[in-house]
Amino acid sequence: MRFGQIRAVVQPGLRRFSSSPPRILITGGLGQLGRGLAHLLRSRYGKDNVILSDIIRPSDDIVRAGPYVFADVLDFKNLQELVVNNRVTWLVHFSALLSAVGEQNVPLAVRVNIEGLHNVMELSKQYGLRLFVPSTIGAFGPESPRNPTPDVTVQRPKTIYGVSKVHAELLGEYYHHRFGLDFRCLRFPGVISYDTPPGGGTTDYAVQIFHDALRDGEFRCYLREDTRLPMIYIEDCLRALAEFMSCPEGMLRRRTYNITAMSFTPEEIVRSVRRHIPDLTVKYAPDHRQQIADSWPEVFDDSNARRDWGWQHEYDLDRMCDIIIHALRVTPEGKKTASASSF
Ligand SMILES: NC(=O)c1ccc[n+]([C@@H]2O[C@H](COP(=O)([O-])OP(=O)(O)OC[C@H]3O[C@@H](n4cnc5c(N)ncnc54)[C@H](O)[C@@H]3O)[C@@H](O)[C@H]2O)c1
Ligand SMILES: C[C@@H](O)[C@H](N)C(=O)O
Repeated sequence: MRFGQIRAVVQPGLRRFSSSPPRILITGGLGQLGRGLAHLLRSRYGKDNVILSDIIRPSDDIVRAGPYVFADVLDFKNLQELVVNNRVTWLVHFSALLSAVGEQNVPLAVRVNIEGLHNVMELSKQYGLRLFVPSTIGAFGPESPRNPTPDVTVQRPKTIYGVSKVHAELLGEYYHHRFGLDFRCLRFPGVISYDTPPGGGTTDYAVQIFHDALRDGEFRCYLREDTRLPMIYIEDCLRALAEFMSCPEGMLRRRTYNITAMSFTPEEIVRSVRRHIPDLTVKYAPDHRQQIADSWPEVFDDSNARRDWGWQHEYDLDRMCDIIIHALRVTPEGKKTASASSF
């Protein structure tokens, strides 16, 4: 039997009903990306059709905004109950330890990023769910071409985060091939937002700079000034996810795509921020994250996503800086979130 034939095997009675809106569960939903995604998907599919979950106690705002449940991705039975009781049809799996925090606690990163992934993969197969798992520029390593980095090339990452993401890509593609699982994966660059603190990545300096510049007029950067990394504004990132998830199968020529919007260095974002805060002073003090950044792509080749399903970014560096600085200046909430965060 050819592999193509095996793909057709999906358990009868478990297929999605394409005429009704999807019922979506987001794991790890209280991190940097989850709340914004819930907001976007609720505006498209209805408030009650998007269930946010995490292991963190939610704020009143989160509870008011729509359904929120406790879900530990290490607890398979609880995940089964959630999927069955809520008639879930799509799963967006955000739970993870990011690159820098993963290196501080490798056993926990293995559990959350790899065992957790096994659970959602098996769950999605069992119940015929469409599964989205984000990957990252961190799925590449020093042996990969760095400028540009194509979709298919050498992947030998040097962090547990990167290793777990390569594992996720390969396992998802295998489940698609072997069991017909509708697995979809985008490799995101560093995501930049201002109202939700990031979870401990290597690219987070590009979030922190806005808060420090506005609050103190000073910024201490843990990467060298010439460290070029691919980046994306959160609005583009979440829109890409929503578009990719709703894309007809026939448009997809692969299950894992690179996407990006821009590539810049600390020196270049400082220049852009100084258009608004000319007196900003900056000190460069590279730490352990420099080694991680030096092993990652500088420029991401996302031409396949642009060709196959029409991916287009809207925000470049200056436009993104203009929006974030304006928003933080006029929204006390943004400043409150920033000062409460520990990066
Ligand atoms: N933010 C970025 O720049 C970026 C870039 C590329 C890929 N990604 C990927 O996107 C996803 C979301 O990223 P993020 O920035 O929101 O991450 P984050 O670190 O901000 O949030 C991760 C969430 O996972 C939760 N979590 C941890 N252990 C859990 C468990 N056992 N069960 C359930 N939840 C658990 C945490 O409580 C946290 O809210 C991750 O998979 C990440 O790898 C993010
Ligand atoms: C790039 C991405 O995966 C995350 N922001 C990190 O730096 O770990």
